[in-house]
Amino acid sequence: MLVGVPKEIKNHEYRVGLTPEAAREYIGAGHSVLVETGAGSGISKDDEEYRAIGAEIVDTAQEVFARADMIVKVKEPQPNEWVQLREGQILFTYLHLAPDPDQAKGLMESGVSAIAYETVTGPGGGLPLLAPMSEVAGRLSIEAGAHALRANNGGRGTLMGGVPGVLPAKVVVLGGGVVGTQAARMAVGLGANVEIFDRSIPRLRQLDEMFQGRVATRFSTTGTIEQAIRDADVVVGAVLIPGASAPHLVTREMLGLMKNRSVLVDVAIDQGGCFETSHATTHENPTYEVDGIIHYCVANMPGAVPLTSSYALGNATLPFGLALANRGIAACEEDPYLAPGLNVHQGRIVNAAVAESLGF
Ligand SMILES: NC(=O)C1=CN([C@@H]2O[C@H](COP(=O)(O)OP(=O)(O)OC[C@H]3O[C@@H](n4cnc5c(N)ncnc54)[C@H](O)[C@@H]3O)[C@@H](O)[C@H]2O)C=CC1
Ligand SMILES: CC(=O)C(=O)O
Ligand SMILES: [Mg+2]
Repeated sequence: MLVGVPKEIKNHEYRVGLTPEAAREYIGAGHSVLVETGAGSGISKDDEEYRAIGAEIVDTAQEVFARADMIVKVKEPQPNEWVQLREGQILFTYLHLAPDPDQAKGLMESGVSAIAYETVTGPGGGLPLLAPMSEVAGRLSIEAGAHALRANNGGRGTLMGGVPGVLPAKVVVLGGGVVGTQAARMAVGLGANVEIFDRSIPRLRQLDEMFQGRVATRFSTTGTIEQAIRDADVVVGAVLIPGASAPHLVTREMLGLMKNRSVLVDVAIDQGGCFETSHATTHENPTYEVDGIIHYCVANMPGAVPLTSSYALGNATLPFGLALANRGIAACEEDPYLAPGLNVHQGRIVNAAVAESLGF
């Protein structure tokens, strides 16, 4: 199969769909790899490194889209990319279709078979192609929150860990999955006072065990969230209902309970966000303010650390990508974990949760 890698074009997105090392694995398995010139520049991998492992470099994304049997990307295709996709072609990337009907329609009209990283499952029931980027985003969320808390950035002026004699910041993490756990780890590491919320009692038990009393666990209801956000300095949104839009756990009215110039970091923004007042922002302009509360809602947080992220993502996607390259779309029929990854096929949304969320 001819596997194509266009350069990412989302705002400040520096990751690449295939690192030279990953491309080499495809070539080793008998496939050919076509790379747009400069696709690896965000991770300091030049065209020569791709050529050295046997990839072909082409000048334009158009040529990659026109010739490749399968496109491997990182972020969802942008409008000028949808129109270049076609029937019989496979697209393997993050899609996050539930909150994005325009993209869903664009992909349906193109006829492409699109597999979304974020809905591929694993034997343990987790989301193995989302997990590595959730680990990155969870860890970054605390850096983002700490940065936004500084007065020169518009925040309250609280130091995460406090100092002897002065209380540390209070961090509330909504959702105790991959993002939430990594956020809690970083916040604990900086010395913050941390509370983590989930609806799953087994998960809260695991978290309680994991943090050995250093993090308080709480069952997530509107009432408990209202209590917790009153004295929070940073609230991290890290919930996920796979394939669906995120529930709005903090409404605009609830912002009135919060301390002036405290910070919301909505990592769940790629699924529409779990704060009512969230809208997606970019690395260029990551924050905005509503009712005195700073919002950070960057939808591609891992793009800011592309070296770590491209390798972490590539490690996880490689076996599934190779299966698709080897067997084509039939790989989805053969692998029960890859099957839910198929979101769009023959002009239809074929993942039930995604279709339901879109109202299709
Ligand atoms: N903005 C960005 O750059 C990135 C965003 N993400 C997003 O972060 C979100 C979280 O991802 P993961 O941690 O991997 O998901 P996960 O599935 O590991 O964890 C989600 C957790 O939310 C919990 N949950 C569901 N409803 C809840 C509620 N009402 N209250 C409290 N907890 C609730 C679930 O029980 C689960 O433990 C996803 O939307 C994902 O797409 C992930 C990576 C990068
Ligand atoms: C998960 C996701 O949307 C990202 O890594 O950008
Ligand atoms: Mg929303």
